[in-house]
Amino acid sequence: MRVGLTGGVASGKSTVSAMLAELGAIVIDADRLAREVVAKGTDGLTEVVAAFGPEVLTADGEMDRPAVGAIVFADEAKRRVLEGIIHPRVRARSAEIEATAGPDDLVVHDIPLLAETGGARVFDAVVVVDVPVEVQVERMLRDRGWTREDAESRIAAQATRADRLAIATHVIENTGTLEDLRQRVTEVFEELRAG
Ligand SMILES: CC(C)(COP(=O)(O)OP(=O)(O)OC[C@H]1O[C@@H](n2cnc3c(N)ncnc32)[C@H](O)[C@@H]1O)[C@@H](O)C(=O)NCCC(=O)NCCS
Ligand SMILES: Nc1ncnc2c1ncn2[C@@H]1O[C@H](COP(=O)(O)OP(=O)(O)OP(=O)(O)O)[C@@H](O)[C@H]1O
Repeated sequence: MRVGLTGGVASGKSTVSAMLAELGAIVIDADRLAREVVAKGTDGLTEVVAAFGPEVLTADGEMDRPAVGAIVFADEAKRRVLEGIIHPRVRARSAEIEATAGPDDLVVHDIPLLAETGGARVFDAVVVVDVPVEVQVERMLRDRGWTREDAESRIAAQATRADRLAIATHVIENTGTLEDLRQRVTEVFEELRAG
């Protein structure tokens, strides 16, 4: 069983992924892979520097993520360039990791941009973590120290709530407590397990 998991920025995808992993799912996290493929010393990072210049490196030679974020969430063409470097590498790594899963494993791909990239068709089920935009903004301000402008520029770079709901086979509403969330995630896990 291959499951796609998505949701807007700060909707709670990582929290849901961690709960699914505790229940026994194998989770492949696209955000994590997107970091690995531009880690120090990778050809991915070499390409990023070729495209954006050495000013996107920190003194330690890592990608300066806040600096790159400030560039790409203000400029769609530049965001496409960065995605063109990172997404093919993330897809290749995901496939490698998935190949190590057993036939009975429930494999969950946590993909923030699943609705944007049209990739939902390849999954047996698509779980969408859904919250109103105002809750996304509140969580970004509260937990990440971003400004309202930072938060809104990320939301503007993403599909709408309705676009995501349109690809969902299962919806996890995440406006309650973490305990409410755990209960709903367990329910959805059982449904996915039952096929
Ligand atoms: C711009 C970058 C450097 C900012 O890094 P930062 O550490 O601040 O954010 P992080 O990577 O943890 O992403 C947090 C969230 O931002 C949103 N986000 C990230 N990239 C994008 C994008 N290209 N379009 C829309 N939203 C995005 C997602 O909701 C993601 O979960 C980074 O997000 C990046 O490399 N993005 C391009 C790769 C990408 O598309 N990743 C997302 C899925 S693979
Ligand atoms: N039900 C909830 N109640 C309160 N806080 C929550 C709840 N669910 C998630 N959070 C918090 O909201 C923040 C965003 O959640 P999380 O990191 O799981 O989102 P995400 O969708 O993975 O974000 P991103 O798109 O940036 O990767 C975190 O600080 C998390 O602890």
